Amino acid sequence: MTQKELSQQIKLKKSFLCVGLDIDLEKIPPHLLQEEDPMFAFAKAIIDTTHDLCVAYKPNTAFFEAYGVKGWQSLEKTIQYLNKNYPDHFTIADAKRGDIGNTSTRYAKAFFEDLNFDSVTIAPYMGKDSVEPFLEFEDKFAILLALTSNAGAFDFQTKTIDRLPLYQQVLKTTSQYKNSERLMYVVGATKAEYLQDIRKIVPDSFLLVPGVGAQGGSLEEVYKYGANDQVGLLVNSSRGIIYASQQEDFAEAARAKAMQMQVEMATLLRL
Ligand SMILES: O=c1ccn([C@@H]2O[C@H](COP(=O)(O)O)[C@@H](O)[C@H]2O)c(=O)[nH]1
Repeated sequence: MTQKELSQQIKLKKSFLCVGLDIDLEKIPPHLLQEEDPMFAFAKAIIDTTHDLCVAYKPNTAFFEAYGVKGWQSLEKTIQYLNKNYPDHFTIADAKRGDIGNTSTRYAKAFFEDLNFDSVTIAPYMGKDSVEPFLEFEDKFAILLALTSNAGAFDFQTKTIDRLPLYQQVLKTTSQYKNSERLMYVVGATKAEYLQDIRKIVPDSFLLVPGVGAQGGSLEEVYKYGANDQVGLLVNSSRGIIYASQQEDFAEAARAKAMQMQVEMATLLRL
């Protein structure tokens, strides 16, 4: 998918919602545990009931990897289901990868060629030669961790290096990488007040913003400080949507939560 197509979907659906698939077998409704593949059954039900309200899905690979081969197969089935049935949705493998060049190339092949995700999240810490292999794939995106939503973000990301906070160095430096038009950035909703400064450095880049819902970030503030003229935002909510109910009505409850966010987004988009 291209950035232009993603922006068109946002306008069409009046939504910049990304539904996070952080599927925890201890939290899904107990009746699903009788299914042959409970993780996929849960993912499918959530996707089928929320697809018209969101523009992106973000399976967090840790939740699948935790179950070994079976978990990876559930991830494979989930992305295949999305690509076959909902090809207009932007897909994000939240895997937070990045390594020396030849290893990054293997990660990129795994997520872009084998699994056919549109994007993968990357830790920028190892620098240019660890990121650029992900940028060699046409219409695929590397989403770099810039300023994360967790408290530990203040350990390193806001520390000053050469008169700039590290997260700003990440934005500036990576904007010069080869094929940098294939970069997007993660900025936590819990740090919405930083978005104005971030937009001065990367005015046109898409930002993936986790941290609304369960982590307490404000959608309104994210939009106010982070939107550009094409919107340029994907706001993620995982637990707040997918675990709205842990009973048999879980899919309808997830839809109601997703709709609440979409309605709020549509209102913001009209302002
Ligand atoms: O800075 C970051 C980067 C990634 N995440 C991920 O997003 C979701 C958030 O889940 P919620 O349940 O909506 O809190 C999860 O997969 C995180 O690993 C993040 O939260 N912050």
